[in-house]
Amino acid sequence: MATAESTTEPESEAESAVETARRQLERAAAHLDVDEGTIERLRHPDSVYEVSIPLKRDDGTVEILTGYRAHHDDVRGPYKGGLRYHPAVSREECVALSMWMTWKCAVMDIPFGGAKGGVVINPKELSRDEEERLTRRLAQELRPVIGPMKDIPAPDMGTNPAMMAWFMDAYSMQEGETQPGIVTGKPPAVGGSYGREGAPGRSVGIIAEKAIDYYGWDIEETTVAVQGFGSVGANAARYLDRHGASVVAVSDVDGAIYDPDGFDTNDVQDHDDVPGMVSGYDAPEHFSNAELLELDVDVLIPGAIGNVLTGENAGNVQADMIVEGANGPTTSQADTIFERRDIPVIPDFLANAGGVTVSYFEWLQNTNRRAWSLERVHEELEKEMLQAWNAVRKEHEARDVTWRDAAYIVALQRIAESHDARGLWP
Ligand SMILES: NC(=O)C1=CN([C@@H]2O[C@H](COP(=O)(O)OP(=O)(O)OC[C@H]3O[C@@H](n4cnc5c(N)ncnc54)[C@H](OP(=O)(O)O)[C@@H]3O)[C@@H](O)[C@H]2O)C=CC1
Ligand SMILES: O=C(O)CCC(=O)C(=O)O
Repeated sequence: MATAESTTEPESEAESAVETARRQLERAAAHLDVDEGTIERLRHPDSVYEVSIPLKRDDGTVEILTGYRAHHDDVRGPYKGGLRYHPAVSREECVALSMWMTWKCAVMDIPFGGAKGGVVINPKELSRDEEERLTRRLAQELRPVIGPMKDIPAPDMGTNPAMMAWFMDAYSMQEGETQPGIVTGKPPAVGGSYGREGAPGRSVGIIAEKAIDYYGWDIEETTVAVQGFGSVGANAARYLDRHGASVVAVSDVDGAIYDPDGFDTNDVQDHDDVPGMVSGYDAPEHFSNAELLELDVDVLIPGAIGNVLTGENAGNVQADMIVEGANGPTTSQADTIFERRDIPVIPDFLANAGGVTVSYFEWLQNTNRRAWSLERVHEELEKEMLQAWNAVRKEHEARDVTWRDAAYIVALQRIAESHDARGLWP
């Protein structure tokens, strides 16, 4: 196990997601001979669209909500990225998340750029009808900036396949024809891909398994703690449980549960079954999310929100490896501490990229009007993840850099090459 540092980073300051994203980019760019102008351009989004969304509540009152869609870069293909419903959604956060989407699509070598959007709302306060009205209105408001060849949204935290179906329906009604390729993560009945819902967590599991293997550990002897038990966390935990690891801790927004013998992860209800059920599970021990992050386990998977591993707690983390399931869970201050402590951090935009990869499969299926079987999706996902892992591993070994820097190097080289080829700089 990693030994906790006696001191935490002295001058640790709160770091916003966009600061983290920019520091990561600058650090990785220093390893490459990429035109300064290209890097400067990539520090900023192409555009950010802000909308006011009138939501009629069930009691008849109207509330005006704020929504965003950030477009970071589309040099490699249409903008792609999820829609988040969460009270902490902000313009800046959407920009950072859209930057990570650009790297994610590039590291996977799929022909999309980076986008992300969201609405400032707590989805747990919405009835089903309110969710539907909000999502339909959002599709209408975003119409000028989205399209199946322009920007293709998908689910993220707080959104789900049912919402993607309403989004597709609302957009299609505006267009006057069914356009399944406008959004991914739909239910299979309306053109969604089998396996999309579980894909981000599945890829976290696949990459964690590769990393466990890389360090010569035995998965049967590996203990895992997972923060968040939604689309990413629950599917990652269940994958690793199926493959022999012992998942000793999981959490939801209200707290964590712990069993030193490992949970039967199928017995714990996830966020999609019923939000907030994890902390109510009958487990040997209950504690806070902050304590989960400092547990003595082999693999820690932060799989809920961003900015949870910071300069404040990175010195206390006892896990031997971190595999990022959430987007942006580690600040650059924490990264520096983990590097100094020799704790490998497998980055988000590689580990959780299964989501956008199966979204790409879904978009292809929509374009070709031909559905793939679940087996084919799993096979192709495994193949794509392996290719990306090998490309990143090669840079990690050849340049003796962190896993995050290695993943950035793979992504940036591809993006820079596309910028050069298109000659986008007048
Ligand atoms: N969905 C996707 O396709 C992808 C998502 N991601 C990223 O993964 C992360 C999780 O997304 P996703 O799994 O979709 O989200 P979900 O909404 O499906 O689940 C979120 C989970 O995190 C828990 N949670 C919420 N807030 C906190 C908190 N403050 N502390 C601890 N746990 C919390 C929720 O608990 P409760 O059940 O109590 O609400 C729930 O278990 C996000 O960073 C997202 O951007 C990355 C790639 C793809
Ligand atoms: O499936 C997609 O298009 C993107 C999902 C997403 O938002 C993410 O990977 O962070």
